[in-house]
Amino acid sequence: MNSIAPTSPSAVGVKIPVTVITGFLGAGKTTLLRNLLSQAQGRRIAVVVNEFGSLGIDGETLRSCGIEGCPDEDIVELTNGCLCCTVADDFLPTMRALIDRPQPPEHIVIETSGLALPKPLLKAFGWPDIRTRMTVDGVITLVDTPAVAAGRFADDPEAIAAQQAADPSLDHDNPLAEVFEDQLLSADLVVLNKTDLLDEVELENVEAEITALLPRKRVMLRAVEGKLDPAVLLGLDAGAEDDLMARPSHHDGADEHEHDDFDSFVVTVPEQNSADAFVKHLAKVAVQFDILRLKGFAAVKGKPMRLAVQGVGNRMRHAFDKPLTGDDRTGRLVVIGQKGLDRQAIEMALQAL
Ligand SMILES: Nc1nc2c(ncn2[C@@H]2O[C@H](COP(=O)(O)OP(=O)(O)OP(=O)(O)O)[C@@H](O)[C@H]2O)c(=O)[nH]1
Repeated sequence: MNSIAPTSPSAVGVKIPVTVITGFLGAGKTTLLRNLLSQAQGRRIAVVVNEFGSLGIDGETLRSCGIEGCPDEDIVELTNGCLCCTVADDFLPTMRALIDRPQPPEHIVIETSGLALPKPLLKAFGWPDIRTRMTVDGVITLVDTPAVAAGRFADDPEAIAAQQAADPSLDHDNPLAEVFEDQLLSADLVVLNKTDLLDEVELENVEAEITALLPRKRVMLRAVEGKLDPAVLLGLDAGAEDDLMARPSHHDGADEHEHDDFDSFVVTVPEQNSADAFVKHLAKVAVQFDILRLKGFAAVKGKPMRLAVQGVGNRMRHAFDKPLTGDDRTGRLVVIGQKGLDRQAIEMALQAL
């Protein structure tokens, strides 16, 4: 039986623990969070969700989870861009509002967007009025283990050598590698997720690859659907805000960074004839255009429920998740990929069925 040690953050001098969940697009952050909330055992956990892409699907997924003791007002969505870029404008006011509630949460969990760099966020916990009232209990970095095994985040050594000849300060040719490593470098706990999709040898290879990337020894756990003991996830006791030097970033020393290596847009799709045919078509389009993440919903003829779709690379999952309301049977999909996605061609392809 899982148990979570009780704390009394409202007591004078006790800081509210904050857990940051990071990990690349589609690694399983929302899935882990849903599992965590379902085991909260009455503990008041507030969730701050930040998403790259404007549909707010993660917040909605969590809100509609139907988990007892998880009221909607405890799920706060920040959709105005990546947390790491909007720390002062969006994030700090949100955190202050949470802790100023008459009944502040006992624990706050932040799900960053899959493209966020955790370091600027961690720095925000050094702000004077925040650091006296909150502490970062830990940074959990989720890894899409099969994506690592497939070489999704690997650099091409020849391309790096060519780039470094022009600019010796460059250490990657692949923006995915940079984001992925920054997220790993901040971790207190690394969760190798989706282990159901790999065999033991492949898993051991990924473990070795990640161990080689980590600057110091880190706890690494394997998981399926992010199912782990909440006492572990919420009990890391790292005080990460006091330990920033040990969490190097590729952007250390830079005042700003941009997410201009990535593109995101929303495509509308008409009502579909068949759920299976639609999902197969989505997987094909995702491969054809190298789409990293595809998620949203569509209406299917004769079905009162909407079809929710989740794609990571060419892996798609779908389910009829909730009733469609009103007469509008237009579907919406968020498309995320590396810069240079051919928006028009992708729109045409997604609408072609
Ligand atoms: N096979 C398998 N699929 C998983 C596992 N965990 C999550 N998924 C699926 O992976 C897809 C992405 O999961 P999410 O939890 O939405 O990932 P995320 O990291 O929140 O995604 P973004 O917020 O878009 O970055 C969904 O279809 C999940 O059902 C797992 O352990 N095994």
